[in-house]
Amino acid sequence: MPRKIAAGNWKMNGLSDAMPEAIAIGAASEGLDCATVICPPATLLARMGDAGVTLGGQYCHPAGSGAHTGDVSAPMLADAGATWCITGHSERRADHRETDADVRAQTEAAWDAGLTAILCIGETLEEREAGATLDRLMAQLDGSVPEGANAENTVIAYEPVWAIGTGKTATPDQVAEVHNALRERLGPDMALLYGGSVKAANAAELFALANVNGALVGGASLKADDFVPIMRALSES
Ligand SMILES: O=C(CO)COP(=O)(O)O
Repeated sequence: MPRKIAAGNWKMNGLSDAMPEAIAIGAASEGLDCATVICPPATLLARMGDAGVTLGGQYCHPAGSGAHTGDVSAPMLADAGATWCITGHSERRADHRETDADVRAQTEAAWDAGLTAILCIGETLEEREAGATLDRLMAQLDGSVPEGANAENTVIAYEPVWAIGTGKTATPDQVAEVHNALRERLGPDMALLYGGSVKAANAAELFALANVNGALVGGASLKADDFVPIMRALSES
C-alpha cells in the first residue's frame, strides 16, 4: 500500500512570522493517518525544526557543495533539518530552464543526502489540448526518474501546469486518468500526489480516487486554517 502524504510547498513565501502557522500544522498533524510535510523556503528550514512538522526543501543542486552562488545543496537541506525535497517543480523547470536530466541529477543528489524526493511532473495546457498529456508525462518519467527509484526514496507529484495557482483544479476524471496510468507504470507501492489548486473544498473528492495518495499543496498550505482541513480529509480517506 502506498503511504498517504499531505505536502505543503510554501514556494517563495514565508518570513519568520510564519512560524505559528508551522507550529499549528505540526500540532494538528499528530495522530493523523497520513504524513505531513512542509517545504518552506530554505531560509526558514533550520528555525522550523522545532515546529513539530516534517520538513522538506523545494529544490537541491546536483552537487553537494561548490562554487554555485545562490544555490542550495541536498546535504545543506538535510543539515538544516529537511528529510524530503521537491525536485522538478514546473516553476523551476520554467524559471530556471531545468531539464529532465537536471531533475534526474537533483533527485539522485537528494537520495545521496538521505532525502525522499517529491518528483514533479505535469503537462501544459497546450499539451493537454493537443491530446498529448500522457505521452508528455511518460516522457518526463523516462527522463527524470533515476534508476533505483522506489516507494521509500521517491514520491511522484502530478501537477498539471495549468492548474497551479490558477484556481482551476483538474477534474476527478482527469486526475483519475493520469493517476491510473502512473500507477500502472510505477507499480503498486509508490505514493502518487496530485497538485494544482487543491483546497479544503475539493480535497475529499480527489482523495477518494483510487490512485491518489495525497496532495502537494501550494497556496492553501501557507495557513494552518486552510491546510489542516486538507490533512484531515486525507487522513479520513
Ligand atoms: O505548485 C503547487 C504545489 O507544488 C500547487 O500550487 P497551488 O496549490 O497554489 O495551485
